Amino acid sequence: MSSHLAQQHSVPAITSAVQLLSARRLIVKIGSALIADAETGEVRGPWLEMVIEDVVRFFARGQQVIIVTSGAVALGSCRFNYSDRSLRIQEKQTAAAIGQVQLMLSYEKSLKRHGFGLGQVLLTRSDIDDQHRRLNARSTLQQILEVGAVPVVNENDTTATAETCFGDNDRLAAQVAQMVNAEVLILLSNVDGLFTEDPHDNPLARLVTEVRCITPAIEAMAGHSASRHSSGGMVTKLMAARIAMDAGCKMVIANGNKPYPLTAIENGGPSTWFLPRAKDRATRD
Ligand SMILES: Nc1ncnc2c1ncn2[C@@H]1O[C@H](COP(=O)(O)OP(=O)(O)O)[C@@H](O)[C@H]1O
Ligand SMILES: N[C@@H](CCC(=O)OP(=O)(O)O)C(=O)O
Repeated sequence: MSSHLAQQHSVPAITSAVQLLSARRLIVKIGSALIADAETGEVRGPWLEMVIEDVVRFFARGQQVIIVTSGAVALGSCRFNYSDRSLRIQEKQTAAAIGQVQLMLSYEKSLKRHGFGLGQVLLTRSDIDDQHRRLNARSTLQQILEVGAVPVVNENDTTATAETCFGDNDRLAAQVAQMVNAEVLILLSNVDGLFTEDPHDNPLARLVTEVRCITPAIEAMAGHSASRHSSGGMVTKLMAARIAMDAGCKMVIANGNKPYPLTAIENGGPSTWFLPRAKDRATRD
């Protein structure tokens, strides 16, 4: 393992810019806390507009982006007077069924402003695990890109049961990255990256800027999520990193709560890069 602990130092701009610019295909994962306003239960429209402008910039220079978005449960649950207790599976399914519509309408409206269509793709665990369904999902994602639309993926929460669900979009995004041989997976979250401890618990925690091997010491840093509708925390982000790195895909965690968060990464803003060894690139067909 070589992890460079830096006291809030940013990754050198050249590193991030090189990694992003050289990627033919990227996956951008957006967490619930970024897309859904916890107070109003509405989509954070102005923020989404900036992310979409970033995404459009990638397409303009010949790159491809697939978005994996959370937020369906967070948006839908605000239509019920659920107390602060966690939602039961049936409530999550109902909330997701309602929230997904609002989520897609917001993406569609923003993409349309830039001349792009939206292709909604809802995946279940078996779409990844079953070879035939996996190839079918990959073909659909590629077809959507070829007709000039942007694939926007989420888990099919409405039909997912406790036994069949993915549970979090960090790992789903990593599986999609492996499926379509993406070179870079970007996890936009509400923190700058992996810290030595949860920075919400310890403000002195230090940002880890680069990880080349996920060791027990790295795993010990990761805790769970404090956000009500988020399901990943840092634990699932490290699981996602393993999936991505095993496929030879680079992964970066950065804070989405910035104007133009993808541009911020490219300009060397704070982030954690997970960099696989060159020989690890093995695609799963
Ligand atoms: N070592 C760590 N470094 C950074 N964040 C951590 C760590 N351990 C736990 N966390 C928590 O993980 C959260 C990010 O995950 P999550 O809440 O699921 O967001 P997202 O919606 O982006 O998936 C952070 O807000 C933080 O509270
Ligand atoms: N499919 C779920 C994803 C939940 C999830 O992974 O949330 P997060 O940890 O905020 O990315 C939804 O749309 O709410």
